[in-house]
Amino acid sequence: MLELTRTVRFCLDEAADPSIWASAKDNTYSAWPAMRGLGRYYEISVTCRGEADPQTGYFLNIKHIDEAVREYALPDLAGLLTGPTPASAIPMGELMQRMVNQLYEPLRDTVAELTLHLTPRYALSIRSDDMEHVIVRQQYEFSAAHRLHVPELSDAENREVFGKCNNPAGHGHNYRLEVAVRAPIDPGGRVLDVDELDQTVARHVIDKLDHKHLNHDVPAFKDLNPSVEHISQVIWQMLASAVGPLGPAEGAVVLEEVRVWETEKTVCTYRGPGDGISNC
Ligand SMILES: Nc1nc2c(c(=O)[nH]1)N=C([C@H](O)[C@H](O)COP(=O)(O)OP(=O)(O)OP(=O)(O)O)CN2
Ligand SMILES: [Zn+2]
Repeated sequence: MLELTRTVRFCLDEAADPSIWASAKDNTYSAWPAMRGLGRYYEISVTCRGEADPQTGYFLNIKHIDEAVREYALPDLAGLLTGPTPASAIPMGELMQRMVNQLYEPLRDTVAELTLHLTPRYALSIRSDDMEHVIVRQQYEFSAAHRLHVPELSDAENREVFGKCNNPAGHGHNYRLEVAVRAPIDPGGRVLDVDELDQTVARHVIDKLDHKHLNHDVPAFKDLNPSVEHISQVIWQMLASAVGPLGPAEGAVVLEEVRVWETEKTVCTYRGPGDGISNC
């Protein structure tokens, strides 16, 4: 069993003409339908699960996924833009459920997950085996200094292991953080507002780490080397119970994943102590 994920790029505006969508020319960053005026740009990623054909090596032709998204999911989205409901009041959980259902048959019941990228750093995902929840994924930034150093090792050993990152004066990074929480879809079809998550992350993480020297200013790193692995785990600890009060009832919103980019080339993913998976 394998998973294939395809991202479809498109722009929508009030004058969107569904008849041109099916004749999609390309899937470049100019998207199709292409941007006109102040049209809105979105991306949908569809993850399908199945087996590859032994001869072609294909599980699904990616063009088939493009066509299915453009033909069956876009009309609904475009209709919402021209409908009576203000954009801010659209029940996003219900919309996510509908999109999975719209794609299920055209993609031969293979849809495992669908992600709607609302901005380059904010996305909603839904899994076909858990249609009562949406994963809210949002990114944040903080700048911090740190020194990689372990007191139990000699100075020479520290220099050997950590190299220039052991510089006594420290050095800095512009860290990028992605937080993913699993939130229930309420009876009205809505999900957690992302600004609620923003406020929690700001209070429990960003305010504590931004423009700080991690080794000196952050108690969690008093006896813990501030590697990106440890930073991800510390942020998990800061957030795991803090997201509990979000949403309709205590504990309804659950932390799914913390990802920390130390640089564009290095990212650590932590999914909690019980998961057994952390990818750095
Ligand atoms: N497993 C880890 N290895 C390293 C970590 C870490 O947190 N976990 N951190 C560092 C440094 O703090 C720094 O982030 C990396 O600096 P550098 O070695 O310069 O790596 P860059 O990717 O920024 O640049 P290149 O010189 O192109 O490699 C080191 N290791
Ligand atoms: Zn560093």
